[in-house]
Amino acid sequence: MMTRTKTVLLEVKDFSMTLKQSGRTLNIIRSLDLTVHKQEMVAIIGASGAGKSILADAIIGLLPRNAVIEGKMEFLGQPLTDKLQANLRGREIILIPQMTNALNPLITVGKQVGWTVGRVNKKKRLKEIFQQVGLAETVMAQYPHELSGGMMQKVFLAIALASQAQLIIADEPTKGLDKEAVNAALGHLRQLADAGRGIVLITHDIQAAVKFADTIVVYYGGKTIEVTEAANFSGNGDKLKHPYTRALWNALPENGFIPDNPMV
Ligand SMILES: Nc1ncnc2c1ncn2[C@@H]1O[C@H](COP(=O)(O)OP(=O)(O)OP(=O)(O)O)[C@@H](O)[C@H]1O
Ligand code: NI
Repeated sequence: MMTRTKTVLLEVKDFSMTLKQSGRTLNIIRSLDLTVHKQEMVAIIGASGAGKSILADAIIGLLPRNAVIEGKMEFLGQPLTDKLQANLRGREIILIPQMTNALNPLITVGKQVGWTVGRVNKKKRLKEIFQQVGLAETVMAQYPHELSGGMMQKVFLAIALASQAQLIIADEPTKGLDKEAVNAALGHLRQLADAGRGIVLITHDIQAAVKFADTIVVYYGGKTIEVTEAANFSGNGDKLKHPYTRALWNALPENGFIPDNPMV
């Protein structure tokens, strides 16, 4: 269980974002909160379009240019200004992005992962990391377009493992992976958390979130609707406060959900 005395790495409070588009203002995110301590894995769940990826982009400072943001966003107690974000991005804060076209297409995978590995024992470390994430050594010499989506996700996991980042944000890092690979990938992130990092796991896989995370944050329509300990996702969900969270939990087939007969 999380003790509340641990250092707060990231604090987002009442974050909102609007987009100015051809004279109109679109409210995309209304009020999102996210607190991550050292040694903590926080899973963000919530329907498609809830604002999960936008928040991830906002934390590393890569929002569209027409975005207007408000609210508190701090890293180790310091406001995340553009300048601070530019300094931290790729160093202290790493994003495993949802869209996997974020690698340089002209540079081999090994070289790109290598940038995050320190200079000491570089070759050996690279080999270890590729082995850890389940990528063949030959992949090092390949270019991003030669990789499948699942392999690409493993490359990003490798970058996270290679980095010294204090905060790792993984946006659906296990989508499309088989169960074994999901457990392996999240097991690695869990180990990083246990070693003192902060991990944000954005996922649609509620069971994996409950299994690996300490804390679960639920977003809906650009708002935070619940922040709760992962352990509260149990039984019939009566420890969960919000009806939407309970519905998400009880909708899992394992929890007795029987879909309507689509033939009727
Ligand atoms: N460039 C953009 N212009 C207009 N609307 C956008 C833009 N980018 C995102 N949105 C809107 O912002 C909202 C949040 O999107 P976001 O990608 O953060 O959702 P998400 O929770 O990550 O969903 P998913 O689970 O499908 O990845 C959505 O309603 C989306 O349509
Ligand atoms: Ni997303």
